[in-house]
Amino acid sequence: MPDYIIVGGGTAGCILAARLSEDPDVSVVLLEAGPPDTDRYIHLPVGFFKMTSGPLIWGYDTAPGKAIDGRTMVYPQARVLGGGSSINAQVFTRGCPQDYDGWSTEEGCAGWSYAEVLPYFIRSEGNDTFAGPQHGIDGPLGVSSGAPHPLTRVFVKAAQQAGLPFRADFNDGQQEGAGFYQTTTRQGKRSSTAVAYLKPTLGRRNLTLRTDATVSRIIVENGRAIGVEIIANGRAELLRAGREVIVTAGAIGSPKLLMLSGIGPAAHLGAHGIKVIHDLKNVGQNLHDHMDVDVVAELNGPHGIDRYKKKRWQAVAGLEYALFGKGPVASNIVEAGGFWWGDRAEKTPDIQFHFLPGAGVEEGIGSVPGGNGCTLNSYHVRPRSRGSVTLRSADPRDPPVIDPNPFAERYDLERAIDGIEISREILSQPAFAKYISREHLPGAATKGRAALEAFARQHGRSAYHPVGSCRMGGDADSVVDPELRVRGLGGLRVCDSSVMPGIVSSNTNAAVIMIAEKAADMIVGRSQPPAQQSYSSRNIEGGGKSARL
Ligand SMILES: Cc1cc2nc3c(=O)[nH]c(=O)nc-3n(C[C@H](O)[C@H](O)[C@H](O)COP(=O)(O)OP(=O)(O)OC[C@H]3O[C@@H](n4cnc5c(N)ncnc54)[C@H](O)[C@@H]3O)c2cc1C
Repeated sequence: MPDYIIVGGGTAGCILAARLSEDPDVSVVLLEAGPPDTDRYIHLPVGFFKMTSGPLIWGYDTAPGKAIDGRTMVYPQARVLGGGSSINAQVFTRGCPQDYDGWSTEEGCAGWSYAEVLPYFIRSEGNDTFAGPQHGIDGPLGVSSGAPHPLTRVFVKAAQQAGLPFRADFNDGQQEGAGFYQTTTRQGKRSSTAVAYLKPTLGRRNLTLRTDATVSRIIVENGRAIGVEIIANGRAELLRAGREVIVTAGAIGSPKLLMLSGIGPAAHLGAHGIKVIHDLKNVGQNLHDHMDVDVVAELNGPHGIDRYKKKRWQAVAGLEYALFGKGPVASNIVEAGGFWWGDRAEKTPDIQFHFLPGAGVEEGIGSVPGGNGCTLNSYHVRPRSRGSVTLRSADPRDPPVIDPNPFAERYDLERAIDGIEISREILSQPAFAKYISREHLPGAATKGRAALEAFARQHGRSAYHPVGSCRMGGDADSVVDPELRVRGLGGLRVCDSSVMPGIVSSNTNAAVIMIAEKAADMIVGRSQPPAQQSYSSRNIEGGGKSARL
């Protein structure tokens, strides 16, 4: 019998398996519903564009959203070893210190202030560029600065012309400005947590990895999780854990599994004929996500990566990568972006931008009529709207009902409009003048905030960052306590994106990595590293020179 069963071999699960099995006297089983990460596109940074559809995701759609004209949205979530870290866009950002300080002071999550979690960010990071008190250079996770596409460089210049200062490092405690993103890559290859953490440990005799193994239920006896039921090769199987069951099935998978196991809101479970083991009303609540809105411009020539849609150019790029490990194949496409204010009353920037030197890269976004385009998308980083994950039925094979409830709060919609206006401002700067022929989306005819609001409602889409559905908190109503233990049960923790009480002000993977690193210490009872007070909370005051900024 293993000591620990980890359910879900995604970003967090691979880290926990690697860290917990460092002790040879402890045995660990990692269970992943999806296949091994053998698809070659996973490992090519550019392969991201193929990942938002296809066989390595769960194929979810959201429930119709009231504030998005009743639309459903495709909702790509990974179903493969490495989870999101195997299919994501590899943009490496931590959020801002104030996010974690808020968890600590406002949500009662003792031990989660930025000073206390910074040592875990540093422990994880093997940065190829930045060192010093904010960064790690020896950690397992490859973090690299890229060789940006020429059009990406144009974006960074245009953003400065629009009034955003250049920012070299988005992870040094301050975010405002525009610059080049670092990515979770190492020497031109994706650095997923499966590659960075798990693979080097798979020879350990105390660690067992099982892929294509879906956990259908956590088994609870006398108030304690004692094991799981697995469905593998069409057969059900019971597996017992000596110490703990650790759930890392992600912001959709974790609440689903708890509820299927009878842990969740009693009335909802009862409605599906599930025996209530533990009434925990907030399981599946508090789901939230970033809501992207894309501004797409048409280029007057093949200045971006759209030229690689042609076979001839693909062959050139393939050869460059094969010979030198460089070029467009080694790029995550989303090479630059920035952070700026929509609401000036906010202490830290509240809008994040991603620039893509192409159009129609991700699932659900069309390309431009002329064939060559570029995309500047933005989202409000601290949405106030809250939704839920609930069960469709008691059958583990059924997808849950996912309702991020985007734009339910008017405030979020206003920030989406701000994001579009700032994106337009950047794309209309002199640096872009010789490349852009016209705005494709929303299109020049879409003028004024009311028209942009309609556009955001019709075109807003998930930025693939669901969090919060098994909320951590100091209060009795939270799903997990600050040690990530499921309230009211023994031997059971949730340690993934679902525990974030509030989403971080950026992409989410780095924060999940930190959560898993910290969870590993908490699970084995290792003392937490000393808090590290090494960022400045200075906020700059605007400084933009254009009318909008
Ligand atoms: C398309 C996409 C692009 C993204 N881009 C970025 C980016 O550029 N930068 C960034 O920082 N973040 C990005 N993210 C977000 C980031 O990757 C996620 O926040 C992170 O991966 C979440 O980690 P997790 O461990 O909580 O869940 P996941 O990594 O999703 O892992 C959950 C795992 O559990 C498995 N599982 C679920 N249910 C079961 C079950 N019942 N039994 C067994 N296994 C189960 C799943 O198959 C999955 O592998 C992106 C995400 C996506 C999907």
